[in-house]
Amino acid sequence: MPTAFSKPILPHPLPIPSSLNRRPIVLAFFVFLLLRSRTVTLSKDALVSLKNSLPSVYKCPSRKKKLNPDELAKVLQQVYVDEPDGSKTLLVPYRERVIKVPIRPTSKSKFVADTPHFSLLVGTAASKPNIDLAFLAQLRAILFRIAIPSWRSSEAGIVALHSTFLVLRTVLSIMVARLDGRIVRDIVKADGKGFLKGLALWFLLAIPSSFTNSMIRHFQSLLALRLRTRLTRYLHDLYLSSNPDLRYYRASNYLEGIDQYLTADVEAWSNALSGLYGNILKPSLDLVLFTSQLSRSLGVRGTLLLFLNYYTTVAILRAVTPAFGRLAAVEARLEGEYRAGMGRVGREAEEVAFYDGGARERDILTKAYMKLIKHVNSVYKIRIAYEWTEDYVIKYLWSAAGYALIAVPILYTRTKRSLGLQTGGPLGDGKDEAVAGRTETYISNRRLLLSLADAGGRLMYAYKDLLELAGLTTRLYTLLSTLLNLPKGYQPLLVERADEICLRNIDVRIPRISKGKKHGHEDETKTIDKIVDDEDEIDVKPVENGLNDPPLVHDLNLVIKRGDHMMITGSNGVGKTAVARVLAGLWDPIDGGVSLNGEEGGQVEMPRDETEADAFFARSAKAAHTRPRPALYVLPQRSYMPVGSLLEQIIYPCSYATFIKMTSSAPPAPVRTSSISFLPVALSRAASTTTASALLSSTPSPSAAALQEIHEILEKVHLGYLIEREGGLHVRKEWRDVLSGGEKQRMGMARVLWWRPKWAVLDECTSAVSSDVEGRMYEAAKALDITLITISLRPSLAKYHSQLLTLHGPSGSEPGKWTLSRVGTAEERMSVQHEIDVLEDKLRDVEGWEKRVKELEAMLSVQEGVNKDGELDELEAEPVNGFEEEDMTASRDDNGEAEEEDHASVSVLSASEFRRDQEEYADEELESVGLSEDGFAIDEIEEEA
Ligand SMILES: Nc1ncnc2c1ncn2[C@@H]1O[C@H](COP(=O)(O)OP(=O)(O)OP(=O)(O)O)[C@@H](O)[C@H]1O
Repeated sequence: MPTAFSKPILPHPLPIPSSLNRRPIVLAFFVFLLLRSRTVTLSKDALVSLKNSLPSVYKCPSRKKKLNPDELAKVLQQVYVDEPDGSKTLLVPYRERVIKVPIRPTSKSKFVADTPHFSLLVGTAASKPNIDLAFLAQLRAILFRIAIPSWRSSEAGIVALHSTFLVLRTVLSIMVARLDGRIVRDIVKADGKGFLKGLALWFLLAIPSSFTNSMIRHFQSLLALRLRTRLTRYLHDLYLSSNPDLRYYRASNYLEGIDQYLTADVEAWSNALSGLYGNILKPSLDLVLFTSQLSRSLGVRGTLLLFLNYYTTVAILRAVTPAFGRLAAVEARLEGEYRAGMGRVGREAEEVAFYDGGARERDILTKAYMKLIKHVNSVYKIRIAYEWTEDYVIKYLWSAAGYALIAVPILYTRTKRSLGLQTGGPLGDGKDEAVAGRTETYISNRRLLLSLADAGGRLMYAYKDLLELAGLTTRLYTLLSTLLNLPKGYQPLLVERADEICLRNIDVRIPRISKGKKHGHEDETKTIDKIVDDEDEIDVKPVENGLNDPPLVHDLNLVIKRGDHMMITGSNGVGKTAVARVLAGLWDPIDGGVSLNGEEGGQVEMPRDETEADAFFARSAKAAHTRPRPALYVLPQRSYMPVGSLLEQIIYPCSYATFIKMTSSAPPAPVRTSSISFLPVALSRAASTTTASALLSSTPSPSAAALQEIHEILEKVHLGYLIEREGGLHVRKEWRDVLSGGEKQRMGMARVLWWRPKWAVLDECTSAVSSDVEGRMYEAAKALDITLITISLRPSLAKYHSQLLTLHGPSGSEPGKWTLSRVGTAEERMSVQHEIDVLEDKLRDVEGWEKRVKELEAMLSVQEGVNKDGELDELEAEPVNGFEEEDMTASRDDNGEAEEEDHASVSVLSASEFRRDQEEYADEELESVGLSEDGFAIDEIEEEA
């Protein structure tokens, strides 16, 4: 009795070994049992536990309780939850529920260990991605250092499951091919029973086959998602690094359109890789298994022909394949440029609207889009020829080869004889059997050959995908190697004396990239044809300061003691902000050192991340204030409003969770989590869950005193009205658009007052604030013992400072000079201020006096109308200075005789005499208001005399 997948019953069936025959059945049986046991025998509890244990992508959040918007907002106020094991969990809103995502930041030592594996790309490796050793090295570094760091990781588990299903599908394909042959054989033999059996098996086989297909697709998508998540988290930790690395600040000097690298490229790479894995593994496996199956029936010659067929195909396709890798890299860059342009318009919408620059922006964006489209179009055109050749070769050449290969054993070889095709042989049952057997062999082989052609086709497609992956891999590798190899940041140095900032022999220079080209700076006019031949080298070179340029500030030596407020002034572009950049460690303090000394003789800096914040706050818990005081806080010239609530605008960069930690009296209750033990560590780690109500009850609130302080600070900066107007401190809005320019600057001052740093650099950050409010804010800051370092062009701010640093800027090849002077004692500064106030008051009246002078001059111009003979000409009748003719006439009438005399005297005065009279009159008027004729205060002139 023939079984479904056993050898055909013919005298000379396809010679397939029995071991290969039984293995698929065992495998299929195992899968079936596995599925059956999963669905039937798992108890309800086990299912719930399994559901809880699955990674969040599998998980449907608890259906027990949905949170209302208020509860959700309350839970989400704390972005992180501290776990008992010391890690953190990110809370992510999802359909009125909260999903917890465990976060383990990448350690700095990991970055250090990874750096040697990501050396900077130079030469053709950077400019012409290809499938070569360089590509393999890049792929290995990304995969095994970051994306799949260990075989115990969840990604490795997914790859294993994915591979299992891929193998299973190949095995199932062979079984289907066999069964196909057997069904047709039974039809040819008119064996109804066998046919029905075969059909039943066909349906049975369809179950694992279709299930396998959907699982392959599922694991492919899941793998892409996991790879993307791994890379994104790694890149977030690397890119958004705190002082002194500040990679997000410095990387833009080396890579253009870095947001495209960090977002779209990572996604494209993950999708390409996970898709390619399936597209290469499965067809390769198919190729090996199908070839081995076929070779048994094709003989040596047939097998050789099969390999010749492979070789010819690969040779033809290699010859016609364009540089897909490079094309993909260029496309990604152009996409990035277009996307960045769109983002810029969205960000600067108001500024563009004020200028009515829509048309100009449209031109810029259209140009970027057309560049992209032109490129994509060219790629499509290139593909026509390639795909035509590919289709011709894969579909038709392979099919023809398939026919030929099947015919070889049947028509010409000894197999022909062995198949019982001797001419003149007996007819009847034996012949039927032989025909049926040949049909079965043919159908099975044909199906295998078709599958082989399909596998070959997919491998060829995969070659193209592989080239594209090479392009994306090069981009991703470039990003990683650039970030990992950025030159070191600049630390504040030296600790000598407590409580002072020392700048010693500093040259402030503009950092420049001195050699090489930025990545992404490719010739805009480069056409697709040139891409292949292009020998341009795009490499990253370390930053070097523009040592040939004269420094903005040369040999700067300063000591800023606590309480010794300093104002930095000088005209635009002389390097005032540059000094702040050196102080904050953003720019290199060439030659000298900056020391920022804390009270205990150690450096005191802002906490960089949550972990450091904890240590920072723990250190300061013993101090008098519960909240620590950072050493330096810089308020930049352009106001920055982060995403978050009104409260988070004030406490930036502190998070709400940290704010609560500092201000709540009781520690938050531990949050209950659950995990299951039978999954790999990586999977169960991702599986901790918390019910919504547990989260809600564990969400602590800030203390009343802390909130009171926030209210008081807002009052001090005259923003108290915002709380009521906007609906509370926890309202989240796009504050960048909601607040006016002056309000944003006041918010900046509120941050300074809340943080109470020891030194605060205020860079033109009150330029839009009225001077009375500005004064009160300065006094409030000083009352909190904050030493101010103000960068400003407004002399009126000098009174709040005791030192004045004036920068003169470089001139020609001369380096920038500086002068330091003391502003004087507080009384002196106040008396100077008094004088300034008096003069400012007087200057306010200047407008009125100028108006009066103009009136008088107009009156004079009337007298210019007296003719040479001393008589008034027609002009006299014109209304003068707003007086109507009737008024003048009336006044003459009222004055009677005297008026007559005046009139007569006017008529006899010469023009010059009249002018002199009028000037004397004007002088008297000016004198009466205390000004000389030049507009200067008379007292001052007399004093000078
Ligand atoms: N990243 C940079 N790359 C090149 N040049 C820069 C960079 N940053 C600043 N500069 C240049 O350095 C000089 C000093 O800049 P800085 O911002 O310190 O001026 P400033 O004195 O604060 O001027 P303002 O009063 O206008 O704010 C300017 O000429 C500026 O163009």
